[in-house]
Amino acid sequence: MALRNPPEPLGTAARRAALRLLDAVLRRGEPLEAALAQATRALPGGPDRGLAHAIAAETLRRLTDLDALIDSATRNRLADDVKARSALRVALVQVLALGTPPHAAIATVLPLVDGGPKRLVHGVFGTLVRGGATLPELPALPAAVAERWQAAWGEEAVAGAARAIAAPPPVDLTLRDPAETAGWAERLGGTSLARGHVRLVDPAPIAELPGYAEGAWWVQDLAASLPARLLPLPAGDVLDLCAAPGGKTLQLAAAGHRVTAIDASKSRAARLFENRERTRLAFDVAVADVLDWSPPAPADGVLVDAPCSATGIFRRHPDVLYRAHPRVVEEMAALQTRILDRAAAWVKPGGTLVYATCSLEPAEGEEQAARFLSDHDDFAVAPAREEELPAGIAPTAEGFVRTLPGTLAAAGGCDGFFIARFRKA
Ligand SMILES: C[S@@+](CC[C@H](N)C(=O)[O-])C[C@H]1O[C@@H](n2cnc3c(N)ncnc32)[C@H](O)[C@@H]1O
Repeated sequence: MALRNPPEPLGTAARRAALRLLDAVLRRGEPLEAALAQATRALPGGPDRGLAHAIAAETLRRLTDLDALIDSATRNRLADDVKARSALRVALVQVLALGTPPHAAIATVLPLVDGGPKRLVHGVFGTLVRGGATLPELPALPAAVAERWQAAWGEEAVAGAARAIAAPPPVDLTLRDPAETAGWAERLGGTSLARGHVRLVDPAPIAELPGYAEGAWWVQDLAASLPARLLPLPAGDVLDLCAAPGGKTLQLAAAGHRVTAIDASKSRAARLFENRERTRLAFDVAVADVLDWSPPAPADGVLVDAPCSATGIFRRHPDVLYRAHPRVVEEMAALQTRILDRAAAWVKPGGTLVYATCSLEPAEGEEQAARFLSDHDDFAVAPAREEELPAGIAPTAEGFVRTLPGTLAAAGGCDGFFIARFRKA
């Protein structure tokens, strides 16, 4: 009779998927959300997938501190990409941050290093847990990111980022009808930081909240709602060049603009169509690469919510902290230059161009805006005005909008964004 291996402890498959997710992010530079379907495809159901995602996301939030603990308990430093280190990260984060009992955490992780350094993993885990290891209250950022942000924004922003990683972010909604702000805030049990905005803390599942089915609002961070607010009224023709999934398109359409939304990604554009159907707002959609596409005529307003390193959304997507290498930032900034230079020609004389990124890298913000102005002398900054922004967010000396970790911290913070508004002569 053939000998069979004993069955794996229940829950091992979810930990294996978590390990795959970490590998996708840390070794292959893939976004965590994009890697999810492939890494969890062997899992039977939603709860297991949710667990794998939660373990991987929490590991990324705590990676620097977990690695410091592992290094403190190993004589020879484990290389960053060896399986033993990944397995230890996954076992430790469960005990130290997710409340999993130690025996369950290690029993479900050891099979992942089968045929490898099981004893080492078991030994290091045991030493740390028995020794009462804890994670610091405020997570440490990856050294390269901390250094970059310290140089660009100073110590307070780095400390603000650590505080932001430690607490789950609130959920922000943008309302289809800003005149109903007070009513929706009351109905949903939220607070409002700006007209057309409601903030919820730890809400029920989104699709179950009142107003979702009829498209009375959509989820969008407060900072992400600012670029569309800067396109001036009265309503005009607006091109939203990098539009999907459509948070800003919906805002522009709700404000009465005649919007054409363009996005190169078919799968992301599908979300534009879904959102259009749910909200019953009217706008045109073109699935096209704006580097090839051209509009039939110039527009009163053009919004470039450009593809970027996305480091400003690290609270909900901690993987960006490990994927936004300087090379990626450079490539994204170069793409933004190409998109902006094409967009400039599509603005009517007297029209408005808004450039925005959810990035905390000056190359994808202040430096790009300065470059644009020096290459396009028919454009000037149309400074953002204080009354166009929520209380607590002031325009910069140049008239731009820059939100940082620490902005609106007392109210739950917001994503990191850069926004510039230009007017064509
Ligand atoms: C920051 S996201 C846009 C978010 C969107 N504006 C919103 O508010 O929901 C950037 C978008 O640019 C799109 N994109 C990237 N390169 C593009 C290109 N060359 N042409 C058109 N769209 C592009 C991506 O598919 C992505 O959906």
